[in-house]
Amino acid sequence: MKTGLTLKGLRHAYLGRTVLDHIDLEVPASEIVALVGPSGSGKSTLVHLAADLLTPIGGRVERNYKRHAMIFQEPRLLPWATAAENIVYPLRISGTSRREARARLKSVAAKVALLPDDLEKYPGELSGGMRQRCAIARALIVAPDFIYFDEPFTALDVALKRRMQDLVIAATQSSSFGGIFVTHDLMEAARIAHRVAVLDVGGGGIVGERLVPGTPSMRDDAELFALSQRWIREDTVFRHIHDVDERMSG
Ligand SMILES: Nc1ncnc2c1ncn2[C@@H]1O[C@H](COP(=O)(O)OP(=O)(O)OP(=O)(O)O)[C@@H](O)[C@H]1O
Repeated sequence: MKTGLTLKGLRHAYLGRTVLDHIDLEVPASEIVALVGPSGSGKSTLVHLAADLLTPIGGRVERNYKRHAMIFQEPRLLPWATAAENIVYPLRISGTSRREARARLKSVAAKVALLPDDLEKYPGELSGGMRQRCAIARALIVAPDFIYFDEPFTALDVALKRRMQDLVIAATQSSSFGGIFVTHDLMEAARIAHRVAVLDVGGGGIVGERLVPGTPSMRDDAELFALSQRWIREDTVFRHIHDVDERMSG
């Protein structure tokens, strides 16, 4: 299987404090790997290193894809520009013609179910979910073959979160891109990803990976729930996530 991204012995530290060490991870070109781990284990840092937003202090990042996009927890839209202008912004920077930009806008807006009326609104006039749809459309419009998702739906309510997950699952199927999906939510990880990689705290590296059976669009909710429960209760790879969660909630 073709590899989209390879991380080899990746290491990073902030102000001399090691956050990531011994990170070895391969993401196949058309697979989504969910990255889970306790708060502060370095998930965002790993994504920033992989996406070339940060330079690692050790190890290697091999990108075998053509073009990546990122979707963050906050939509990061320009407040003075309409939804449509925000979505086509990456194309304007790259000098794509207006005609081509309009055609692509139409196609991605349909993918994330944004109506023409919504596209004329400013971010301040849109709901949180609509704003996140714009962020997804802005990522998809560059036709990426790899996407970094950094907890994109954490701030959304349960129903909306589910709709957004379905959007990503559908987009993955129709465009077949690979990516890393950072999340705290094991059920979300199991729903969206082909594989789940678990990050240790304090530079312990990736402690394990688990394949999620079946294809993302075909999975049954009851089975996903059972699987995520099994992971958290019985699988030692996930144990430290549980411990930290218990400490935080206790
Ligand atoms: N720019 C920075 N300068 C100094 N320390 C940082 C910086 N960015 C992150 N850190 C620290 O590095 C560690 C890892 O942070 P990171 O955001 O990568 O973890 P995370 O697993 O994504 O956390 P969360 O799940 O809470 O979002 C944390 O202890 C954080 O405080």
